[in-house]
Amino acid sequence: MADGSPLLRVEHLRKVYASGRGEVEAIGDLSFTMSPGELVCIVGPSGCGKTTLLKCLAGLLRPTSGLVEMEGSPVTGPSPAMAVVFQEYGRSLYPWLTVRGNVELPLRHKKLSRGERERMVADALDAVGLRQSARSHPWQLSGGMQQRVAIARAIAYQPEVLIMDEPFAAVDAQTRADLEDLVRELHLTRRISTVFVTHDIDESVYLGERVLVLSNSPTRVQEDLVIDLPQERDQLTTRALPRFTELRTHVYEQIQQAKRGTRSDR
Ligand SMILES: Nc1ncnc2c1ncn2[C@@H]1O[C@H](COP(=O)(O)OP(=O)(O)OP(=O)(O)O)[C@@H](O)[C@H]1O
Repeated sequence: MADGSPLLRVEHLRKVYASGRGEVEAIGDLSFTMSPGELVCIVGPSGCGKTTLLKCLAGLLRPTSGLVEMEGSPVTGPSPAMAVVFQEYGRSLYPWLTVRGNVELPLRHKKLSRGERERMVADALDAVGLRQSARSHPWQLSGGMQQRVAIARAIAYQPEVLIMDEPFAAVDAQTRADLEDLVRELHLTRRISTVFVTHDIDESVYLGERVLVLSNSPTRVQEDLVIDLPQERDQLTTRALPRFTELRTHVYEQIQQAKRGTRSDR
């Protein structure tokens, strides 16, 4: 994708759920593009349709209308080009497999020699700092370590896009800060294209190169904000920058407006 064309294109996406109580229009008319190597955070009011959007991106849910395109091809079903990390690490790891077994599992669907598979698993475990825990089972690890296993599994697979759905919502604040730094480090060292959904405004500004603020349901992109903070980020110095405060205040105001169903331009 060296020609500047987007990696991911979402155009006029609309999703209406049909339920017993009638129709729920979760996504109204949503468009954005993402370039290779970007880290895009998505925030919005509770229940605005973030998970619905991620499921449409990953091909897990069929849109009512509109288009999701990966490298120029429509996404019509679960895409092998994408890996998803969910909030519930406990439910996404197999307790009867070791850490190594969990990370290796999706690679079994790729045509790789055993040696290549082992190298990729070891590399991914190194990247998340878990080489020493390869033989443990997930239930022997802390919540933060289990989420690292889920991240290792996703990056070992070498997806075109890594999708993360509120991945750190269930861990304590210190672990969360460590995991945020892990995502930044993986982004800088491996240029993994990442879509990261979060409820946490500060997290979206700290992690993202762009923040998409979604409107209330039926959702659309209320604002596509460039995060012009230095690429090298640090929990203390970055969060203490006046620009960080300006950006998080701006996103906060946008979300308040989204909740009220109004918007103002910057
Ligand atoms: N399977 C479904 N059937 C009917 N309505 C649904 C279904 N899934 C989601 N919805 C509705 O669609 C809207 C968007 O839900 P979604 O879970 O995508 O929002 P969200 O932003 O991820 O929520 P949260 O902030 O709680 O994580 C909500 O009104 C929700 O009730």
